[in-house]
Amino acid sequence: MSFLALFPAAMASSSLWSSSGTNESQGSANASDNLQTPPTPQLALIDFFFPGFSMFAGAISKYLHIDLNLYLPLLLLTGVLTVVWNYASSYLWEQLESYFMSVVDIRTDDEIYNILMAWVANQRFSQGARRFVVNTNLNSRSWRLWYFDYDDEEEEQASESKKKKKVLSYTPSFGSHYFWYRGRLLLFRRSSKESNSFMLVSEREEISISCFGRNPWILKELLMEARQMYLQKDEHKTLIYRGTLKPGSTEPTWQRCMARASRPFSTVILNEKTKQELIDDVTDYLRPSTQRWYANRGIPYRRGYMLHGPPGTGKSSLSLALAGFFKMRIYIVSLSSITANEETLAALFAELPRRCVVLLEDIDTAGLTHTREGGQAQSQNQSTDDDDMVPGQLTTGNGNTNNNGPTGRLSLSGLLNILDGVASQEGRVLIMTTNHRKQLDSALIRPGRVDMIVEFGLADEEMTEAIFRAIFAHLDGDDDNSNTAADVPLDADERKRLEVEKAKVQAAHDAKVEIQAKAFSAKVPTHEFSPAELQGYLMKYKRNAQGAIDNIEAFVEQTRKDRKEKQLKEAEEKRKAEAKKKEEEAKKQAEEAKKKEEEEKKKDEEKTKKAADEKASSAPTTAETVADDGDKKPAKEEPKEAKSPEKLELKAEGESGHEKLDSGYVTPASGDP
Ligand SMILES: Nc1ncnc2c1ncn2[C@@H]1O[C@H](COP(=O)(O)OP(=O)(O)OP(=O)(O)O)[C@@H](O)[C@H]1O
Repeated sequence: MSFLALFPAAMASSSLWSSSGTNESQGSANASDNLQTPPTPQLALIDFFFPGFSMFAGAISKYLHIDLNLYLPLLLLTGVLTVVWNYASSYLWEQLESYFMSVVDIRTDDEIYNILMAWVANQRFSQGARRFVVNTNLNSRSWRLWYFDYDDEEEEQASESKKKKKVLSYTPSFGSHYFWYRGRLLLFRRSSKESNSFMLVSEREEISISCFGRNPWILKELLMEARQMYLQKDEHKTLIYRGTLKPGSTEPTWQRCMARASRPFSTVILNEKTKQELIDDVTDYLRPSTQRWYANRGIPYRRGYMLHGPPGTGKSSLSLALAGFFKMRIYIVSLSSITANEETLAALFAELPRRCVVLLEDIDTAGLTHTREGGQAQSQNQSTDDDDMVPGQLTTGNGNTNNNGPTGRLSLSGLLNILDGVASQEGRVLIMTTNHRKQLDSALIRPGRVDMIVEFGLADEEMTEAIFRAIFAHLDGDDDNSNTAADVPLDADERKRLEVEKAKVQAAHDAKVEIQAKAFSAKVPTHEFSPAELQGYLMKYKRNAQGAIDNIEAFVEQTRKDRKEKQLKEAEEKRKAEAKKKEEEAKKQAEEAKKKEEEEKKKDEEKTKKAADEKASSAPTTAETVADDGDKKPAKEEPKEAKSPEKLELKAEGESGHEKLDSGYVTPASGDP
């Protein structure tokens, strides 16, 4: 009864059906009986399992003359079985999964997500899925991995071949998807977590792959294959990671910022001998036998390089080329960034993989240019200056890591601890870059920390020619192939003739560029411009070599003028800043002097008041005594007089000989000559 009471609507509709249905099917004789029939509990139950069923059955009965009442127990049974199956199946599936299946869960905030999804997108079951997700970028949307890591090269190729359209990737949508892999039936499941609803749907997704059987080897093989495929994709690229803080937190992390086509070593303009020495040194260091050699001798397996020179001379370019040449990932931290403090750096270094290139940029920044030995004194001298520093700015290396604890700034000793402390990762190639090598502490660049120093300079004649050649030489892929006759079938002779002709044109072009390079470098003053500056200028004339030669003198003049103006401006700004500082200091000093004067004045006043109070406290006793001595003046008037310090003083003087006043003047005692 209580169940029926819960469904009054069902009851009402079932009674309605009962009356109308029976009227139609059994004739008027039974009509009155049926109208009296109370609604059956089964009907209410049926309405619970199949909402609206009573209405439907009423209609069937009315128009088709079929009494569904007869099938009520059957329908009821079906409903119950459905509900039971719903609960039982999920329970059974859970049991099956935990006892007879192997499952791998994929974290969306780990790079494995990108690896697996790239693999999944290439599978037939993905392409055949009826409900799927389409993406232009398959990478995880998790804040840890979502770095706008657009595949530049892939996109570039796609843009040429597919008329500037992004490549679309299809992956199965939420739900379970079965597929065959190496003869085994596997299950790919993609679902959405309900919690953390503030996150985007794509951030909340959960992914797993399951196989039947208790041995998960097939899943591991699948993951290995996916990783292999992923690495192949990046084979000719240099993966660049940058040390940064997680969004909205102070936790440091490495962000993959891009995958760049590896830069050939030949494109970095540097003394060939130095380049070769660097390559040989790194090659030797990375040999497995070298690692054993280090281990046998108890020497930490690390290698450090220092690249120094003015800005825009190729230090970062060489580091990237090196990472690309040895197929290693490059992890970049700029010590001038506000996130660079000892804690964040230590955390970042602890996360480094075993074999990688670490690029510490701007090692000359702030405090690290000071010597460790003189740090203590400097830190004291600079304590006032430190107040003006911005958070995260580097401090002087004072050899005391505790000093930078609360402020979170990086000291030299802190950096040294990170570079070769106990927790420091072995096996990495450390590259430090600086614009001011001479200012660096010798401790930072001692052998063991820095094993090779490479100097970069402003462009000399040879470098200027090399930069010119690099810009104007004809390289493979420079041509716009869209309108070539490459697709036109040619016979062997014709092909050969075209190739010879092409080689001739190429040789003539190279010879011309060679002459132009010499003409160009003759007009550029040596050791005055950085390769970056010259490259920037030449880029403006990339299809007009002669124009670059004709206008270089004007560029030189203009640059000199700009530099002079900039220097003057900087000097003026510096002068103004110094004058302002001096003015502020003078103002501060004047304020301090005024404050001091006021304090002294206040002190004097207090002293006078105190003396007066002391005298005032002794005055009433005298008055009382005088009153007692027979003076008929009323005693209550005495305190009035005592309130006047002058009067009190005079009174006191009359009684106790003489006293020294605050002014220092000594009054003679009454009766004295
Ligand atoms: N020696 C060089 N060889 C080839 N290209 C160079 C060289 N020097 C500079 N360039 C070009 O100039 C640009 C800037 O160079 P890069 O970033 O390597 O200089 P940098 O020395 O690291 O500068 P900074 O000290 O400011 O970081 C790059 O585009 C690079 O191609």
